Amino acid sequence: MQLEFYKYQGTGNDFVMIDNRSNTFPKENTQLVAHLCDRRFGIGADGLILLDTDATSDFRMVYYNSDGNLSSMCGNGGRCLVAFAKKLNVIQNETTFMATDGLHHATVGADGIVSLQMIDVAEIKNTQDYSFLNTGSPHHVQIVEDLKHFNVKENGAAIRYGNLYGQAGSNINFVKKIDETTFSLRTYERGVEDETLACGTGATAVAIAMNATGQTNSNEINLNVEGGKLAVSFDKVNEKYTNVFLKGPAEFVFKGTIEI
Ligand SMILES: N[C@@H](CCC[C@H](N)C(=O)O)C(=O)O
Repeated sequence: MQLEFYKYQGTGNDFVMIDNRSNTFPKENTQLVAHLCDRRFGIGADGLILLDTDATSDFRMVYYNSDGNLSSMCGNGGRCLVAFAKKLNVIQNETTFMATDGLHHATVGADGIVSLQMIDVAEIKNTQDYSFLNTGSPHHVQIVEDLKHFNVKENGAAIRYGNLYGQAGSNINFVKKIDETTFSLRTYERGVEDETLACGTGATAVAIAMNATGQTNSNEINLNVEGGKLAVSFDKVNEKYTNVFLKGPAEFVFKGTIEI
């Protein structure tokens, strides 16, 4: 059988996109999803996303990590899915769609920049060494001195599989402050089990954690990721973060078919 797919990337976080409004994709086939995401034997991507129909919103996002397993929210994937929905004429420049963590509002600017509303964040664990919070996916946030030369894969895996996060694990972000409103980050992603070029829920977690720990007083934060630049803004009322928006490019790369 021939499967039609579209490839998208958001600051280098890349995804196989499938229009599944006909509900024909074999959703339980973990091996197939892992194969499609394989960079040598398949199409290659950090994750695969189905655009499904939804009864109460414009569409539903179904997200798999590259290991083939369904997972929690993907910020860059969500932004890319909005661009994909626009390409398919499912939406115009504004949408509300359903994901695993609930409804998301998003807009597409004239420049193609996608701004995606993320979940509110009220609970943040702050320790001397790190912060932990859930921005739709779980994130460990830790400041390191020499981010450029830091071994993200080795150190990220050690924390992800260490005592802190048990069976569920976590995504692990390493951060360096550049100035009052700018931070650089590199992320080890759970389910990819490697460093990716960007992580949207990770960038969101870093922005909020840096504000919560007093590294910045700003509510508009620029994030340098390995694959480009993202921006996160929010309101903070009584230690709760609301109106959280993740903003950045979401680009179509190519379209094709693959025999499955
Ligand atoms: N790349 C994503 C994060 C995807 C989810 C993560 N790998 C997990 O399983 O927790 C993003 O842009 O947010």
